Amino acid sequence: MIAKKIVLGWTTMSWLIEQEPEQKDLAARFLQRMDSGPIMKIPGAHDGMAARIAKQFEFEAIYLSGAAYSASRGLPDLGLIYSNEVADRARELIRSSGLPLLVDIDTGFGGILNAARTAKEMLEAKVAAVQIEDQEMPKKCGHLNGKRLVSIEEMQQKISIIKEMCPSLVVIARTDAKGVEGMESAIDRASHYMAAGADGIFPEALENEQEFRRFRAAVDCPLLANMTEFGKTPYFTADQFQSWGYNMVIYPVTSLRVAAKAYERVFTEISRTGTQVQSLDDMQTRKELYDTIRYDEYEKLDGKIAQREGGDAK
Ligand SMILES: C[C@](O)(C(=O)O)[C@H](CC(=O)O)C(=O)O
Repeated sequence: MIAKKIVLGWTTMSWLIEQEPEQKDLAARFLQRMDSGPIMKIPGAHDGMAARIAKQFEFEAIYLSGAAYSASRGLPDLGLIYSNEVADRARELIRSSGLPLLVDIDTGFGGILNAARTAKEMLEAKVAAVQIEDQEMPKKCGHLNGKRLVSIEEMQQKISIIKEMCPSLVVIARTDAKGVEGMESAIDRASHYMAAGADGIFPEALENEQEFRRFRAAVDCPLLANMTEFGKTPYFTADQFQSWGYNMVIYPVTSLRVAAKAYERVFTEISRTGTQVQSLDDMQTRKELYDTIRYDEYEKLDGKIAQREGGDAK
């Protein structure tokens, strides 16, 4: 009897302390925010800790970047990862934050059926929204040269199969056409992707204000801007994107880049001096770390279990 109570208690608690929303609720929140209100600032979170900190700072949604995910595994962003691996990381981010998550699913990791499989895995991981791009495999970072595109028809089929199989999954269709075929083609592709059921459009690698405004004037649906670092897009603020009519802005690789630079700094210090003391001010303290992951509450939970096992069922 006691054992049963404990099991029921666990099922109502997500990862392990907080109540985790359902996929449909997370997707509805994302959709509602991308359709209305001020621009949604969506930071990339490459791991569970980054996701928890994004939540502390009250971001309404987070982004799982293909580039950051790949780099976190020591790999380049060249389509070397698989859908199930990305779904596992996505699940970790949702469990640790309970936030709506937009996942970069690259090309859908292959052809049309692969895109369908990917979408199903994302749905099962409780992902709110996916971003799928119209590049050919092997894909490249959108801010590099030498990209190749799939046909409009193939991309439309990918979008429509995702919407058919996973209607509650929000789909942001990314077009890489601006850098390959030019602005008019990017606009044309966007209208075909919307016709296939995309909920929003991500025009990749626009290079100036005029291009952002031109795209907005021609495309009537929620739009996402990509404020990645060291790319083709100059540094604009969220307010600027908002004033040009954009609904969302992602900062896809920022968390990984700052973390990697911080490792570089402290590893240099340790290798040169044999101590990390000069870097202590740049670190989360033990308390800050434990507060972020709610360590105390896990201990309390553990205490309760120990008590119950000892015979106290309260
Ligand atoms: C958005 C992006 O696809 C990503 O993987 O995060 C990349 C970001 C980057 O490489 O800076 C992109 O192609 O823009």
